[in-house]
Amino acid sequence: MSERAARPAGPSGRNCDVNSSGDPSRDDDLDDVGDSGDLDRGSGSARGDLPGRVLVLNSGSSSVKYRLLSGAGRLASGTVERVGEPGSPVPGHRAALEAVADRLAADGLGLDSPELTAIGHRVVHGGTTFTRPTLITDEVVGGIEALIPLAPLHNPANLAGIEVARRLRPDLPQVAVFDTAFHATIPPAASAYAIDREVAARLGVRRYGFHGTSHAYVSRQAALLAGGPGANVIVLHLGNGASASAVSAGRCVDTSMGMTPLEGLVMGTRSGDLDPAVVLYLARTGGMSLDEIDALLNRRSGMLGLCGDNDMRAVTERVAAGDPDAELAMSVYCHRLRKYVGAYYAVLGTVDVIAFTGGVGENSALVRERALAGLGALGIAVDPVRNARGDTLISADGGAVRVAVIPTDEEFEIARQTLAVISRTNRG
Ligand SMILES: Nc1ncnc2c1ncn2[C@@H]1O[C@H](COP(=O)(O)OP(=O)(O)O)[C@@H](O)[C@H]1O
Ligand SMILES: CC(=O)OP(=O)(O)O
Ligand SMILES: [Mg+2]
Repeated sequence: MSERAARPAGPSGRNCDVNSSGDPSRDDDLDDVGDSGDLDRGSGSARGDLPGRVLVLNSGSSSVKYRLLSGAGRLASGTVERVGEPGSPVPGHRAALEAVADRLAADGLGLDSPELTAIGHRVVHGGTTFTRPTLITDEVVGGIEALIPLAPLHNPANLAGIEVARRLRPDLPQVAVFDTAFHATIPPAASAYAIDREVAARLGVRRYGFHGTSHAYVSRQAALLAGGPGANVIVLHLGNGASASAVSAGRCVDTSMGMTPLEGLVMGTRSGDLDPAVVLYLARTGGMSLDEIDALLNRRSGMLGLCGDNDMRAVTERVAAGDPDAELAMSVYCHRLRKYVGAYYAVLGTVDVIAFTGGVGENSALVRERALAGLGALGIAVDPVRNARGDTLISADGGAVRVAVIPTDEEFEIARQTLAVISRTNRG
């Protein structure tokens, strides 16, 4: 387990009218919840107070991240890694969640605390069933279980977190916040795949999109830079997983991940877009099983497949040293990003802000520079000094499009949406 110590809260945004839940009717309740501050990165500047104490649990396929938030600050946070991996002391997600509970209790912040208002859970796939954050009941658990075929790695881990937390605190309201929810506003032109309609409908084959809490949070912050919630924003969430989204006036209109988190941008270990016939070819001619192809595309592709490193820091060092494999990987990564920026410019018609976020987006000046190179005719230009310095605004003066670096905060967004559901429920 790592990163236990509480530290000051990061950046945040001002009050503004945003539908963070993805509900097309706009969820004004979310505006009841504190969300003020500024975009001054790393300053520890004041952030709007959350009106309660929330434990946020983010159970990934092989890790459990947690954060306890209260008022303006973070009381505790950490990660349990290598969950369920061979040789790991943590055999599964239930054990990991119990370790989190023990750790919080040892710090005097146990789940039995009467000060705890709620627990918020990241749930990756809500399908078309859940398009807004939802108070967890037995029926909701059943609904998340029913979606396991669409997210076989993620939803069972999320359910384990829900099960343990409900067992430890059956009296406490718990809320599921779905990665897919923010993308529920994407119109059919962008969400439908051009395959047989009956097959698609029967099996739920369509674009759902992921990283929704990050896209919601960052697009809202980005809109503040452009003067208001009506802004058109392209968000580039570049972490281990990576996705782009096009957001107009707080509503997502397109995103690069699809039915699963494999589509779209080049990622650390995932291929992103490729000709679907490659899968058929690998099976028929390459003699690979479906499980082998799944592992190839999800775990041994992307930057790792292209150059043998999935950590962007290592790739960057190799590029600087003139390594040709790393150079190819970096150029494929940035070329794909540039294509999506161009595509989403066309989807939105006009763009006010392009926002980089996630571990790569927030830290890699090289990726930001190369991804947006040559787009001057669209009014997109990065100032090299501001970019290298890591300013919040890195666009060159005079460009029509602001380019920004905005640290994401999925845990804060989950806490905010959790409290919004509780306040809505309490109001009846
Ligand atoms: N200074 C840096 N320069 C380039 N890449 C970085 C830097 N710091 C972190 N990264 C990259 O960020 C990625 C992880 O991003 P993160 O958003 O933390 O991932 P996750 O999707 O697991 O939440 C890794 O590829 C890592 O190499
Ligand atoms: C859904 C998804 O891709 O999440 P992550 O980036 O955490 O793997
Ligand atoms: Mg992440």
